Amino acid sequence: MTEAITGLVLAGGLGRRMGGVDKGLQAFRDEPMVAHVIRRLAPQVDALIINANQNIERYAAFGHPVAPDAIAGFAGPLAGLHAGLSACTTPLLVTSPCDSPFLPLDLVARLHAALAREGADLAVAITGDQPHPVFSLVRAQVLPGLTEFLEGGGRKVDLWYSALKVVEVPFDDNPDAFANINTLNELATLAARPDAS
Ligand SMILES: Nc1nc2c(ncn2[C@@H]2O[C@H](COP(=O)(O)OP(=O)(O)OP(=O)(O)O)[C@@H](O)[C@H]2O)c(=O)[nH]1
Ligand SMILES: [Mg+2]
Repeated sequence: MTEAITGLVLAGGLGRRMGGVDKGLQAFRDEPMVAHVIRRLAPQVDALIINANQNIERYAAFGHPVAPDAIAGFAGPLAGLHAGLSACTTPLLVTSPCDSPFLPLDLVARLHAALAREGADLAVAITGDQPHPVFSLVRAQVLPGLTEFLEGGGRKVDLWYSALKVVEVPFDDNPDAFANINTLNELATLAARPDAS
Protein backbone atom coordinates (compact mmCIF):
# COMPACT_ATOMS: atom_id res chain seq x y z
CA MET A 1 0.00 0.00 0.00
CA THR A 2 1.29 3.46 -0.79
CA GLU A 3 1.74 5.87 2.10
CA ALA A 4 -1.08 8.34 2.67
CA ILE A 5 -0.37 12.02 2.02
CA THR A 6 -1.94 15.10 3.60
CA GLY A 7 -2.04 18.33 1.59
CA LEU A 8 -1.34 21.53 3.49
CA VAL A 9 -2.46 24.85 2.02
CA LEU A 10 -0.27 27.61 3.41
CA ALA A 11 -2.49 30.66 3.99
CA GLY A 12 -1.03 32.00 7.21
CA GLY A 13 0.88 35.04 5.98
CA LEU A 14 0.18 38.72 6.42
CA GLY A 15 -0.04 39.63 2.73
CA ARG A 16 1.91 42.85 3.24
CA ARG A 17 2.79 43.35 -0.42
CA MET A 18 -0.93 43.18 -1.17
CA GLY A 19 -1.67 45.81 1.45
CA GLY A 20 -2.14 43.55 4.45
CA VAL A 21 -5.08 41.56 3.04
CA ASP A 22 -5.71 37.86 3.62
CA LYS A 23 -4.30 36.70 0.27
CA GLY A 24 -6.03 33.33 0.13
CA LEU A 25 -9.43 34.98 0.31
CA GLN A 26 -8.79 37.51 -2.46
CA ALA A 27 -10.91 36.93 -5.55
CA PHE A 28 -9.10 35.53 -8.58
CA ARG A 29 -11.32 34.86 -11.60
CA ASP A 30 -14.45 35.03 -9.43
CA GLU A 31 -13.25 32.63 -6.76
CA PRO A 32 -11.02 33.09 -3.71
CA MET A 33 -7.43 32.16 -4.60
CA VAL A 34 -7.45 29.41 -2.00
CA ALA A 35 -10.40 27.73 -3.78
CA HIS A 36 -8.27 27.32 -6.91
CA VAL A 37 -5.49 25.78 -4.85
CA ILE A 38 -7.86 23.41 -3.05
CA ARG A 39 -9.46 22.33 -6.33
CA ARG A 40 -6.09 21.43 -7.85
CA LEU A 41 -4.48 19.91 -4.75
CA ALA A 42 -7.37 17.91 -3.23
CA PRO A 43 -7.46 15.22 -5.96
CA GLN A 44 -3.72 14.60 -5.44
CA VAL A 45 -3.90 13.86 -1.69
CA ASP A 46 -5.76 11.74 0.88
CA ALA A 47 -6.63 14.60 3.27
CA LEU A 48 -6.32 18.38 3.36
CA ILE A 49 -5.47 20.90 6.09
CA ILE A 50 -5.49 24.68 5.73
CA ASN A 51 -2.96 26.69 7.73
CA ALA A 52 -4.42 30.15 8.42
CA ASN A 53 -4.08 32.72 11.18
CA GLN A 54 -6.98 35.05 10.32
CA ASN A 55 -10.57 34.55 9.14
CA ILE A 56 -10.49 30.99 10.46
CA GLU A 57 -14.24 30.49 9.96
CA ARG A 58 -14.13 31.57 6.34
CA TYR A 59 -11.34 29.08 5.68
CA ALA A 60 -13.21 26.35 7.60
CA ALA A 61 -16.16 26.83 5.24
CA PHE A 62 -14.11 25.08 2.53
CA GLY A 63 -14.70 21.87 4.50
CA HIS A 64 -11.21 21.02 5.75
CA PRO A 65 -9.58 21.43 9.19
CA VAL A 66 -7.88 24.78 9.77
CA ALA A 67 -4.63 24.83 11.78
CA PRO A 68 -3.30 28.21 12.98
CA ASP A 69 0.38 28.72 13.80
CA ALA A 70 1.48 27.42 17.20
CA ILE A 71 4.77 29.33 16.98
CA ALA A 72 3.90 32.96 17.67
CA GLY A 73 4.78 36.09 15.75
CA PHE A 74 4.19 35.26 12.07
CA ALA A 75 7.46 33.37 11.84
CA GLY A 76 7.07 32.60 8.14
CA PRO A 77 6.18 29.56 6.04
CA LEU A 78 8.06 27.14 8.30
CA ALA A 79 5.65 28.11 11.12
CA GLY A 80 2.84 27.08 8.77
CA LEU A 81 4.57 23.79 8.04
CA HIS A 82 4.98 23.25 11.77
CA ALA A 83 1.24 23.81 12.35
CA GLY A 84 0.35 21.48 9.49
CA LEU A 85 2.66 18.69 10.61
CA SER A 86 1.31 19.01 14.16
CA ALA A 87 -2.24 18.44 12.87
CA CYS A 88 -1.31 15.80 10.28
CA THR A 89 -2.07 12.09 10.84
CA THR A 90 -0.44 10.68 7.69
CA PRO A 91 3.25 9.76 7.25
CA LEU A 92 3.68 12.34 4.48
CA LEU A 93 2.61 15.95 4.01
CA VAL A 94 2.81 18.14 0.91
CA THR A 95 2.54 21.93 0.94
CA SER A 96 1.26 24.50 -1.50
CA PRO A 97 0.87 28.23 -0.91
CA CYS A 98 -2.58 29.82 -1.16
CA ASP A 99 -1.39 32.31 -3.76
CA SER A 100 -0.31 29.97 -6.61
CA PRO A 101 -3.59 29.15 -8.35
CA PHE A 102 -1.99 27.17 -11.22
CA LEU A 103 -0.08 24.59 -9.19
CA PRO A 104 0.84 21.46 -11.20
CA LEU A 105 -1.76 18.70 -11.30
CA ASP A 106 1.10 16.18 -11.12
CA LEU A 107 2.93 17.97 -8.27
CA VAL A 108 2.42 15.28 -5.66
CA ALA A 109 3.09 12.30 -7.93
CA ARG A 110 6.40 13.74 -9.07
CA LEU A 111 7.55 14.84 -5.62
CA HIS A 112 6.58 11.45 -4.18
CA ALA A 113 8.38 9.48 -6.87
CA ALA A 114 11.61 11.38 -6.17
CA LEU A 115 11.24 11.16 -2.38
CA ALA A 116 10.74 7.40 -2.54
CA ARG A 117 13.51 6.85 -5.09
CA GLU A 118 16.07 8.81 -3.06
CA GLY A 119 14.86 7.79 0.41
CA ALA A 120 14.77 11.52 1.17
CA ASP A 121 13.18 13.41 4.07
CA LEU A 122 11.95 16.19 1.81
CA ALA A 123 11.35 16.68 -1.91
CA VAL A 124 11.18 20.26 -3.18
CA ALA A 125 10.06 21.54 -6.59
CA ILE A 126 12.60 23.56 -8.59
CA THR A 127 12.45 25.41 -11.92
CA GLY A 128 15.80 26.29 -13.44
CA ASP A 129 18.02 26.71 -10.41
CA GLN A 130 15.27 28.24 -8.29
CA PRO A 131 13.82 26.07 -5.53
CA HIS A 132 10.18 26.61 -4.52
CA PRO A 133 10.29 25.57 -0.85
CA VAL A 134 6.57 26.23 -0.34
CA PHE A 135 6.00 23.32 -2.78
CA SER A 136 7.52 20.48 -0.77
CA LEU A 137 6.68 16.93 0.23
CA VAL A 138 8.02 16.01 3.67
CA ARG A 139 8.07 13.02 5.96
CA ALA A 140 5.98 13.76 9.05
CA GLN A 141 8.87 12.51 11.20
CA VAL A 142 10.75 15.78 10.53
CA LEU A 143 8.42 17.54 13.01
CA PRO A 144 10.57 17.25 16.18
CA GLY A 145 13.60 18.66 14.36
CA LEU A 146 11.53 21.48 12.88
CA THR A 147 10.06 22.33 16.29
CA GLU A 148 13.53 22.51 17.78
CA PHE A 149 14.76 24.66 14.88
CA LEU A 150 11.87 27.14 15.24
CA GLU A 151 12.02 27.23 19.03
CA GLY A 152 15.73 28.05 18.72
CA GLY A 153 14.82 31.08 16.60
CA GLY A 154 15.51 29.48 13.20
CA ARG A 155 13.43 30.90 10.33
CA LYS A 156 15.39 30.30 7.12
CA VAL A 157 14.33 27.35 5.03
CA ASP A 158 17.85 26.78 3.63
CA LEU A 159 19.28 26.45 7.10
CA TRP A 160 16.63 23.95 8.15
CA TYR A 161 17.23 21.93 4.96
CA SER A 162 20.87 21.50 5.86
CA ALA A 163 19.83 19.03 8.58
CA LEU A 164 17.74 16.96 6.16
CA LYS A 165 18.16 14.72 3.17
CA VAL A 166 16.59 16.88 0.45
CA VAL A 167 15.89 15.96 -3.16
CA GLU A 168 15.21 18.67 -5.74
CA VAL A 169 12.58 17.83 -8.35
CA PRO A 170 12.71 19.79 -11.63
CA PHE A 171 9.48 21.07 -13.19
CA ASP A 172 11.10 22.88 -16.09
CA ASP A 173 8.40 21.58 -18.41
CA ASN A 174 5.79 23.66 -16.53
CA PRO A 175 7.36 26.73 -14.86
CA ASP A 176 4.20 28.85 -15.27
CA ALA A 177 2.44 26.55 -12.82
CA PHE A 178 4.44 28.14 -10.00
CA ALA A 179 3.30 31.69 -10.77
CA ASN A 180 2.92 33.35 -7.42
CA ILE A 181 0.68 36.34 -6.68
CA ASN A 182 2.06 38.85 -4.21
CA THR A 183 0.56 42.20 -5.27
CA LEU A 184 -2.82 43.48 -6.46
CA ASN A 185 -1.15 44.22 -9.77
CA GLU A 186 -0.06 40.58 -10.16
CA LEU A 187 -3.55 39.47 -9.18
CA ALA A 188 -5.09 41.49 -12.01
CA THR A 189 -2.38 40.65 -14.58
CA LEU A 190 -2.46 36.90 -13.99
CA ALA A 191 -6.25 36.76 -13.91
CA ALA A 192 -6.26 38.29 -17.39
CA ARG A 193 -3.41 36.15 -18.76
CA PRO A 194 -4.90 34.35 -21.75
CA ASP A 195 -2.54 31.36 -21.57
CA ALA A 196 -3.15 30.68 -17.90
CA SER A 197 -5.57 27.85 -17.29
N1 LIG B 1 1.75 30.15 8.81
C1 LIG B 1 2.43 31.14 8.25
N2 LIG B 1 2.51 31.19 6.91
C2 LIG B 1 3.18 32.23 6.37
C3 LIG B 1 3.77 33.22 7.16
N3 LIG B 1 4.36 34.12 6.33
C4 LIG B 1 4.12 33.69 5.07
N4 LIG B 1 3.40 32.54 5.09
C5 LIG B 1 2.93 31.77 3.95
O1 LIG B 1 4.04 31.43 3.16
C6 LIG B 1 3.74 31.52 1.77
C7 LIG B 1 4.72 32.45 1.09
O2 LIG B 1 4.67 33.70 1.72
P1 LIG B 1 4.51 35.09 0.99
O3 LIG B 1 4.23 34.92 -0.46
O4 LIG B 1 5.64 35.95 1.41
O5 LIG B 1 3.11 35.61 1.64
P2 LIG B 1 2.92 36.69 2.76
O6 LIG B 1 3.99 36.60 3.78
O7 LIG B 1 1.50 36.56 3.21
O8 LIG B 1 3.04 38.06 1.94
P3 LIG B 1 4.04 39.29 2.21
O9 LIG B 1 3.63 39.82 3.56
O10 LIG B 1 3.73 40.23 1.11
O11 LIG B 1 5.44 38.72 2.20
C8 LIG B 1 2.30 31.98 1.69
O12 LIG B 1 1.52 30.83 1.46
C9 LIG B 1 2.01 32.57 3.05
O13 LIG B 1 0.64 32.40 3.43
C10 LIG B 1 3.67 33.12 8.59
O14 LIG B 1 4.18 33.93 9.37
N5 LIG B 1 2.99 32.05 9.07
MG1 LIG C 1 6.10 36.95 3.16
